[in-house]
Amino acid sequence: MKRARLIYNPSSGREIVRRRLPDILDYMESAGYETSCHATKGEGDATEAAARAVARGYDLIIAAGGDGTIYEVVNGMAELKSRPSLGIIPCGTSNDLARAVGIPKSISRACEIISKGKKKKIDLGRINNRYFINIAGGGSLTNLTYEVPSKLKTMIGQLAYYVKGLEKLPSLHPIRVRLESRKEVLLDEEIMIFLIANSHSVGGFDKLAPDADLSDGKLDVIVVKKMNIAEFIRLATSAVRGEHLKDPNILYFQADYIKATSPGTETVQLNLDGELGGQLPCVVEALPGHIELFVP
Ligand SMILES: Nc1ncnc2c1ncn2[C@@H]1O[C@H](COP(=O)(O)OP(=O)(O)OP(=O)(O)O)[C@@H](O)[C@H]1O
Repeated sequence: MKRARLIYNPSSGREIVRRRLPDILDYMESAGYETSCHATKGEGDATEAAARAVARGYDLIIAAGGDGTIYEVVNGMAELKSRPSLGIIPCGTSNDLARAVGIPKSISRACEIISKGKKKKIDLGRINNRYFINIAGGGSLTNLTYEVPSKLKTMIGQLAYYVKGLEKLPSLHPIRVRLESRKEVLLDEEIMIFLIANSHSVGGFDKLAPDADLSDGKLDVIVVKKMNIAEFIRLATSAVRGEHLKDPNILYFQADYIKATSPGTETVQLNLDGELGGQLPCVVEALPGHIELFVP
């Protein structure tokens, strides 16, 4: 029998994963995997658990939780030479990665996808000494995701992000950022936000980076230039319909390398897959086909 390590976050989303553990173990047993579990205890624990699972030679790692849990698991695997395949059971609040690859929120369907064994190599983004699988961002509102209390997400789900977003609107302000390719300066001005997306499903928006493809070896960069709060709200509304790219204040391009610095005095924090991920300056690179993911 093959061996699988299930790393689950009991606090993710509506906190259902713990109750469904017997079902998950049952599914995996029928699929031919002897499965052991690790419940995460807090920040960084999933990263350590994933690194240990790789060292112990598991054939498969399953991350059960939200995008933050998958981010931590990926960070535990990404540096290591022989990486087992990754299965995901989406139990978080927005589940951006799962939506991007078409893994439904049903635990039984997610297990079935793993048990069928179809895999796809997907890219990762490396940013300084960390990795992201879905998105890296900086600027206005990007601190929102890690400021929403876990309990609020448990109670009202995705709505918690919108409530927090409204609360933070008055604090929106531009920051000066410089983006460079390997050859030239692409932008050096005040902007509201920059996002570097690996998948097209980001922050609950399905069409934010419509051309983003997890397996194209490229990252999709979206920059929202300086604007006032009313314009920003209008743009966010059009982003729900995927119509934001027509806006002249948006810069959208693909790259496999980006250097981002902050020439101003303000510290610009980075958000990686919804988690706090250091600050500017940073160098971002696409790592083609770095992780093998179970897909529908
Ligand atoms: N036992 C735990 N109790 C509280 N927080 C935890 C625990 N284990 C991990 N965490 C934290 O949970 C966060 C990740 O949550 P996760 O992304 O899985 O769920 P979510 O926030 O509900 O969903 P999403 O990211 O899809 O919106 C990380 O910041 C991690 O440090």
